Amino acid sequence: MNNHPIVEMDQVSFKYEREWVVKDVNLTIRQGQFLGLVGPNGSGKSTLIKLMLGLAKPDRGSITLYDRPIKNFSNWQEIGFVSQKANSFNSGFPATVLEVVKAGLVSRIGTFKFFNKTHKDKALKALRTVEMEDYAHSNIGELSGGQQQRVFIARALVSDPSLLILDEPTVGVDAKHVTEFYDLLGRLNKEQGITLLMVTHDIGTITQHATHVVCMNKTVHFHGNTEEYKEFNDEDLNRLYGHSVQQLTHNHDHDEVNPS
Ligand SMILES: Nc1ncnc2c1ncn2[C@@H]1O[C@H](COP(=O)(O)OP(=O)(O)OP(=O)(O)O)[C@@H](O)[C@H]1O
Repeated sequence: MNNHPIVEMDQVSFKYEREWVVKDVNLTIRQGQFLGLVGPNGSGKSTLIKLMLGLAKPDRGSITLYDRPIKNFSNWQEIGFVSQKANSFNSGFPATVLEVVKAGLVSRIGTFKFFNKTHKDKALKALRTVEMEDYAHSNIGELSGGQQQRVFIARALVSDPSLLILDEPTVGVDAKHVTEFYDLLGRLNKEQGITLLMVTHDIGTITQHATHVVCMNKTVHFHGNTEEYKEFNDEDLNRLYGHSVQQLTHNHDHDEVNPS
């Protein structure tokens, strides 16, 4: 059912220690949307995603996934996740592309069961979707950052999720391949109907591809469609974020947020 709410956050707040890093967030993600989540460094974007994935528990408020309170939600294969810096395997890492993608099925089949032909076919299909099937038997560490990132998307797609969450997936992907990367996301969204939520600092590019934009700085300052967002000028944006827009337009390299 298109447009149906699949993630609903109601007055969600969270703190690691004393300071709130997510505050009173109300956010609904509807089926079929491609949402860009933007905000300055440290504004709580990755934390918001951890909350959505059940990797952190809100101190206040409630989260509903696919019409179920998150504590009763068990259908996690509906949600694919590609984390920051997934694409940082070194050249000696001893796994083939196919093995990395099949690992995305582990939660479905159980850790100590064996992969069978169906699993291999699913993994190859996911690799075909991201146009990486020819690399199935290559070593993951030999691929470029952009190619590795495609493989990680295939790993997230292998369990047929209806929502794919990506945390800064273009970090480490060279500019030349970023456009192709967005084209791939566009196809997943439009042709396969996968709902996308993508954290990024690249406001200029995301507004060309996403259907909706969410700007946050602890709380949500703007949530609307891309056309509405494009009408803001720099001054409006500074007011929205409570920060200089400059901070939002540079790409940065930083440590991965590890789920804790
Ligand atoms: N595990 C943690 N323990 C304590 N504080 C944390 C932890 N993870 C993040 N923080 C703090 O919470 C705040 C929000 O961090 P978060 O990573 O969610 O922001 P972000 O918007 O994703 O930032 P960036 O754009 O730099 O990745 C920051 O001040 C950060 O230092």
